[in-house]
Amino acid sequence: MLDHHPVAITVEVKQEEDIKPPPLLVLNSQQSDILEQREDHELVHVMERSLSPSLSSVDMRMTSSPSSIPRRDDFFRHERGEHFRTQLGYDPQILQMLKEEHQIILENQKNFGLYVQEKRDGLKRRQQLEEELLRAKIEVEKLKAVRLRHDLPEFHSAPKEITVPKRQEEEEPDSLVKYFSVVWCKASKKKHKKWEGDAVLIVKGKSFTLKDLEGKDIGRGLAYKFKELEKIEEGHRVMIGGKEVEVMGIISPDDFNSGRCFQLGGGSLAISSSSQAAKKCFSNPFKSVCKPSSKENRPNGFQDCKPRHDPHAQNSLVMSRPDNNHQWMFNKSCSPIVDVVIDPYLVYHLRPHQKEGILFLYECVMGMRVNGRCGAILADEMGLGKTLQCISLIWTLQCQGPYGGKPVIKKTLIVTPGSLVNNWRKEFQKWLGSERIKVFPVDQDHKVEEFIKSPFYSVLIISYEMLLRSLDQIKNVKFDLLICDEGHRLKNSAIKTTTALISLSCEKRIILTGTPVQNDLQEFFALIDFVNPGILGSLSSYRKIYEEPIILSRQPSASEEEKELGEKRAAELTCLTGLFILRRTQEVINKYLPPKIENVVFCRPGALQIELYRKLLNSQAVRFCLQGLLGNSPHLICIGALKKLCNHPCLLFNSIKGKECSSTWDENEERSLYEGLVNVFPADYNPLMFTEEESGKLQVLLKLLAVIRELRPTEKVVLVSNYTQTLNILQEVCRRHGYAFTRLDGQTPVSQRQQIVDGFNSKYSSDFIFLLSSKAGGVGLNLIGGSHLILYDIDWNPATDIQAMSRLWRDGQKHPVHIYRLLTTGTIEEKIYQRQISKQDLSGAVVDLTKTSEHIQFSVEELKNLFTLHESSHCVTHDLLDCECTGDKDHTGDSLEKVPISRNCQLGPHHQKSSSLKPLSMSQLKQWKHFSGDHLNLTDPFLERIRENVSFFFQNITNQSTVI
Ligand SMILES: Nc1ncnc2c1ncn2[C@@H]1O[C@H](COP(=O)(O)OP(=O)(O)OP(=O)(O)O)[C@@H](O)[C@H]1O
Ligand SMILES: [Mg+2]
Repeated sequence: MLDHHPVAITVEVKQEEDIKPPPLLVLNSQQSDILEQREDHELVHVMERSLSPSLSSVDMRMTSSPSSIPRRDDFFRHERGEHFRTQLGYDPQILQMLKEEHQIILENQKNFGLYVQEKRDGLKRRQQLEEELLRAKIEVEKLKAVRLRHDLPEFHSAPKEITVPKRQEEEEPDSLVKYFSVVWCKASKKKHKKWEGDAVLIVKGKSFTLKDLEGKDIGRGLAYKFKELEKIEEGHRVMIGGKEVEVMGIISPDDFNSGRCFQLGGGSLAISSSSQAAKKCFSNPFKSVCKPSSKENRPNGFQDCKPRHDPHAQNSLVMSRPDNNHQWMFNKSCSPIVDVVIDPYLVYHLRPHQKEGILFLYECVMGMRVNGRCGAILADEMGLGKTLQCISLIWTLQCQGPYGGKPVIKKTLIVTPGSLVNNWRKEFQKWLGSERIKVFPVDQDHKVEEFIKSPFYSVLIISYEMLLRSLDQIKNVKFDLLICDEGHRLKNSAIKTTTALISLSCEKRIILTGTPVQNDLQEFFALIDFVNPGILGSLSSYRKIYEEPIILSRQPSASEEEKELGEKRAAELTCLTGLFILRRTQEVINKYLPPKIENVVFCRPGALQIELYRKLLNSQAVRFCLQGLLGNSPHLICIGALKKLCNHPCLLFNSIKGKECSSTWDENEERSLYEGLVNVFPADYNPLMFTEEESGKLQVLLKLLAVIRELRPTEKVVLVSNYTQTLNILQEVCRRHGYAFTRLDGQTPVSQRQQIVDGFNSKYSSDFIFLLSSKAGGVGLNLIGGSHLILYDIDWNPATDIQAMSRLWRDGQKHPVHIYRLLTTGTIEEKIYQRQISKQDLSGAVVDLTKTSEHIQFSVEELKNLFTLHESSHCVTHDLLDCECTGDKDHTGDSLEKVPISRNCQLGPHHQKSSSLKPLSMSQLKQWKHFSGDHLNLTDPFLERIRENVSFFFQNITNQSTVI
């Protein structure tokens, strides 16, 4: 989409009669608005939102001797369907200088205009001019935007009018489709029009449609003469629905289809020339090394500034140099350009993808990728070291800068979930020690006031909750860089946290998230708009230009034309935002990770479980559910009861007892579900004295813990459940068997969380088991101290389980990682698992952690399936795979068809890479090794030991040959 050729603008001078002496000078060709002319001899750039986003590089050049004085009409130029108007003026003193040096023909120094034209050459000349201007120490004082249409005199000659006949006489083809950029105003006889707005004119067959730059229809016309329509060109005027419209230029079908022609309105996008540098550098960041003292960067009168680290050293990581546009904008004091070099101390540890990530973040926050925008989204998958990439960036920007070496930032604000505040502090310490950078994590004992008072600290780390509480104080600090960890929570622009962060008015904003950000187009907009406000225009224009066509094109009923438009708009959106979003998948670090052995273990239910299960399915509540007779989601209560039963019957017993004496409507319903159940339990049943045999999964768990202890006495286990009550049972089991444990759940005070994690990760810790509530603590934690992960129950949302799994298999893990997912054979747990992995169900936004079973709609058919117990099957999931094996020997599905994992991305299939962290599909599961529990030769010693209670296994090994 982008044109990456450098483009030069030639500036010529022409006399113009009725312009006041404009004491102005163009210094910057990248401003997107017209800037007010100032009377007070300030140097101000005047240019309307002229430069199309398709120009990636625009430079300015001054001709020494213009060959011709342009005509009035020449003020309107059309390049690649975009028009621009420019009026430029000079400070008289500068003009005098330029006149002497460039022999500029000025017939009248007081009155003139300038004519600007794009050219693809002139680079050399531009550099000369820059140096001359730098020598003259010209400073741009103020840039202030006004709309050209309000006060720019008309320089063009009266355009030809189209006479629109009332009746059409000719037969014309309907196929004529043309697009024009236009300006419009209410119809009037005035010679000097006051144009009210820009618009896009669509000529289709015999009709006109006029759309404003937000994509809204603002006029329609019909029955024009085909010949007249065909003749429309630049300068023509047309009347449409009481509006006078003047054609400014042709828009190519491509620019229309992609939506580019609209962006000049709300969120004018000027793509910086550096974005090409960004792309080019990725393959080898080291190539961008430039000599710090090369003549090119040394304006006269400045002494050399040395880079902080040697850019020529082996393995040095040097950031991109600012291009000339950037220098025009940000190097107002004409400081020498100095290479920004990442501290070799850090580089030594960085993975290649992290080097790229740092370069990317640097270019984004420096405004080098998208002109004037300093936001970025780093959406690397979990465990790729987003923290280290940010720490490297902060450390670099805090000590260095490209202009005279002056640091770019002073203070950084890191906002993160409470459980990760201390993790950030630790990571700073891990990578930079405690001397280089002083970070201040806010907790109960360390209040924001302390940070404000002390000049000592440069980085404030605070939880989202605390941020809201301390907002007033935080607003008093000027932060230069804002990092929002697990920032997908900002996907709603209306929530307090987002508005609070926006109110801090820090320009350089980074969102970190391991969750894909493109699943929902509105949430996507909110994240984009947070990091780079206004870049996609207003929400309403975004909806019209992108969201509606894209969603429409995905409807089964969409026409070919709608499909094509939707796809192009989606591609354009991906392309625009791709400049400041970076996502890499787990594969990039696989080679640094030990093997991962994943097992899905189908555990036979205990006798009590089966009896209770049958009874539950026969209850009146379940029957009513299946007849669709009850409102108010009674199925959720039934599902909840079945899940509890799978975990342990005593959990169900507690619920039954709890509801016995209640009388509300809801609870009545629940009571009807439990009716007669208590009689199934032994008469003297005491839930506190639960036995392990009562639950199939618990039996497997205990055998598993025993064999791990025996075969790997130094290794540790992370035991995950979604329910606190289940964790209580697991904790009791640990106690009974003398397994030392630690526990982190929703109740654990935030201030203690890191301590608990550190304790477990420490090699001196005696804890064998880490009891983790996946919902409370999954996100962002590093639990590399453990090498066995047991998922005791299953969540509807695969993202919850994936989050938990990636806590162990991440950078720093020294042992092969064993993952065991326990499912009760034939029960609802298998159904949930199937739902997780079946393709059909991936069409929901299941990768979103915020989605729970309450968001899932079930048809009566699906409920029937959920509420069926398959007592005779070894593994219903295997039965569904259509696999011909009987499970009596190792078997790997022979179907070679590899179905790509798909995720519901509203932007379509663009740039989707495979990932080990995405939920797997049915056909992929078929590729896993699988065998029944009765299989004679189990080679895995852990599985061998638990087989007695297991009906079926699936196993997959990643990185089998990695040696760490
Ligand atoms: N280059 C590296 N060498 C060794 N260990 C590393 C490296 N980079 C990161 N790590 C370690 O990898 C672990 C994961 O890093 P980090 O927590 O930053 O991941 P993340 O991308 O933020 O993942 P999540 O999305 O889960 O929060 C940390 O323990 C970190 O110290
Ligand atoms: Mg993280």
